[in-house]
Amino acid sequence: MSFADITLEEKQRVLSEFSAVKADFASRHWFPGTSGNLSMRIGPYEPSAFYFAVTASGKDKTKSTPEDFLFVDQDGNACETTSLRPSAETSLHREIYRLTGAGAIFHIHSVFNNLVSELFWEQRSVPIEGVELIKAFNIWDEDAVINVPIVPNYANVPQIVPEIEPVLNPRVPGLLIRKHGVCAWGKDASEAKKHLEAFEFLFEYVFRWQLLKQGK
Ligand SMILES: CSCCC(=O)C(=O)COP(=O)(O)O
Ligand SMILES: [Zn+2]
Repeated sequence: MSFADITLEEKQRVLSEFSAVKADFASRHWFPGTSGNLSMRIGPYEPSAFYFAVTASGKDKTKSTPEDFLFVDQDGNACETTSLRPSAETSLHREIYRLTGAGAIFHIHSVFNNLVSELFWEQRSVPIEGVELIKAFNIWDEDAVINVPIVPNYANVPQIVPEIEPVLNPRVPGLLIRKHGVCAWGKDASEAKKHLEAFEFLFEYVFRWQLLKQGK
């Protein structure tokens, strides 16, 4: 399917859902200092041809304007004529779509996601053990343990891309970038949002539990 085959109604539906998610995250203070980027796929997924709406680069994501998003293709090229630049981290979104076929990917920076990415950097993943909210990832085992992968952060974002595939865990819909932030995804925007909320809860839990264990 080409981008031109996607109906105007569908594009408007995606943009309206996208704006609502962005406003919701802004109300939680999840975009400090213009950080963070969001994307939502539109139309069917084919590895060689897929499309997604992505936040424009460098904008204040707490503001709602007609220039917040643009549509790009699987190579990160704009699907329509626009002066907007896609997020500087679009290559991460492209790679995660390619590897998972997800429907939406949300990336935010928070103090707790940065802290745990550094605390567990040497082991390259954050272990989360037996916490009820692991069920948000549709993992129902008694005392489930998951490991959230951590990839290195590079100023040259495309250099991060090859780090993703080797560490991706099909049970865990997210990854951390060291001292940078988290990417969480799902089959659609509401599932990706649920996963992001769960990761943020669990990262705070893990960090606080480490301090408690050390008597701090
Ligand atoms: C201002 S934070 C540095 C860039 C970044 O990590 C980020 O999430 C926002 O980049 P974008 O190009 O998507 O605005
Ligand atoms: Zn970022």
